[in-house]
Amino acid sequence: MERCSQSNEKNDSITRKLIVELKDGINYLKKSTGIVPRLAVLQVGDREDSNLYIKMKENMAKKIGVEISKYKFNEDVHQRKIFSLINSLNLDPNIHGIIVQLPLPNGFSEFELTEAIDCIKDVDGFHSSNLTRITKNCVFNPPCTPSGIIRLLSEYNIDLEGKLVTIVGRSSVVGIPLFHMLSNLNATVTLCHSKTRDLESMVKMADIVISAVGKPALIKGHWIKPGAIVVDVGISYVDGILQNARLKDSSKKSGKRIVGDVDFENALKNVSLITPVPGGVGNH
Ligand SMILES: NC(=O)C1=CN([C@@H]2O[C@H](COP(=O)(O)OP(=O)(O)OC[C@H]3O[C@@H](n4cnc5c(N)ncnc54)[C@H](OP(=O)(O)O)[C@@H]3O)[C@@H](O)[C@H]2O)C=CC1
Ligand SMILES: Nc1nc(=O)c2c([nH]1)NC[C@@H]1CN(c3ccc(C(=O)N[C@@H](CCC(=O)O)C(=O)O)cc3)C=[N+]21
Repeated sequence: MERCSQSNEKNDSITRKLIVELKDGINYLKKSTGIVPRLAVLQVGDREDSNLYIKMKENMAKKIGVEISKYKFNEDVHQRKIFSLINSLNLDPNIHGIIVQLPLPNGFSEFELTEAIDCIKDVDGFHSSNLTRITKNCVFNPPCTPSGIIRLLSEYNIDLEGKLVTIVGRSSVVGIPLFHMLSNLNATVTLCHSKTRDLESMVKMADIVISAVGKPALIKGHWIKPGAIVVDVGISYVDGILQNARLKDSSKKSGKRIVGDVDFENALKNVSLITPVPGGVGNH
């Protein structure tokens, strides 16, 4: 996070610290038990963004010592075949985590497929029993993006107790689990979505704004309360000249620019801290 658009050293040091933490933990697991953690990643179709996110997972897995098994299906595969793969991965003692990369092509049921994953191996935390467990504060695997956001806030020593948090976006990947996780940490949370009547007021009252929508400049800079903290989770690819040195090679190739949901330059005038896009929430 940053106060201005220059230095991002603290973010990079948090990333490095997390990598060391994970690598050490995995090394210890390997030495003490002989277990080599292995993640199965299932993909249906060939979306460019999914390919990129899977590549990022592979890169991070390599860095921390996790093995990955990839399973890629054509869009014309029968859903039955994916169910049977999930069933065998559930039973395979050498597979410790399973991810079905979302979104799925039309005709596939996101709910049924993520529900088929053994909830202990559900590293994304999308299984309904994991979502229910979140509400009771005893989840097996907290979902990755909400956990990352909470960890990021805690690395900046931001106390959540009693804070007014406005979340924009109510997907089961980000908004809904985050709503419960922040409530469990004693924040007062407002969850907004596309039918929210007065988004501006909901954002204006917040001590912390977290936006996960995927619409550029949805959150106007002047909506941000002076001194508020902004976490911009949204990712949109827009045409444009590359102005930002932090942009990744993947975006350079396609000639696209990645932007968040928040009007960053104007928000900077009001925020005490804000996450940039790219380089904020997500992979590094
Ligand atoms: N940086 C990271 O690590 C990650 C980034 N992302 C990014 O976050 C964004 C959201 O992802 P995801 O949660 O999967 O998206 P979804 O499309 O599943 O959900 C989008 C949410 O935004 C709401 N919404 C849409 N339009 C508006 C509007 N005008 N005002 C208020 N709310 C609105 C929708 O409301 P409704 O429910 O009413 O339809 C919905 O709840 C995407 O850009 C995605 O790429 C996602 C995961 C990780
Ligand atoms: N089963 C499943 N699990 C997921 O976790 C999942 C998913 N499906 N479907 C799609 C969303 C989206 N998502 C992102 C993760 C990292 C970045 C990220 O790190 N972005 C970089 C930019 C990457 C780039 O160069 O384009 C950044 O913000 O710096 C973005 C998006 C995970 N998702």
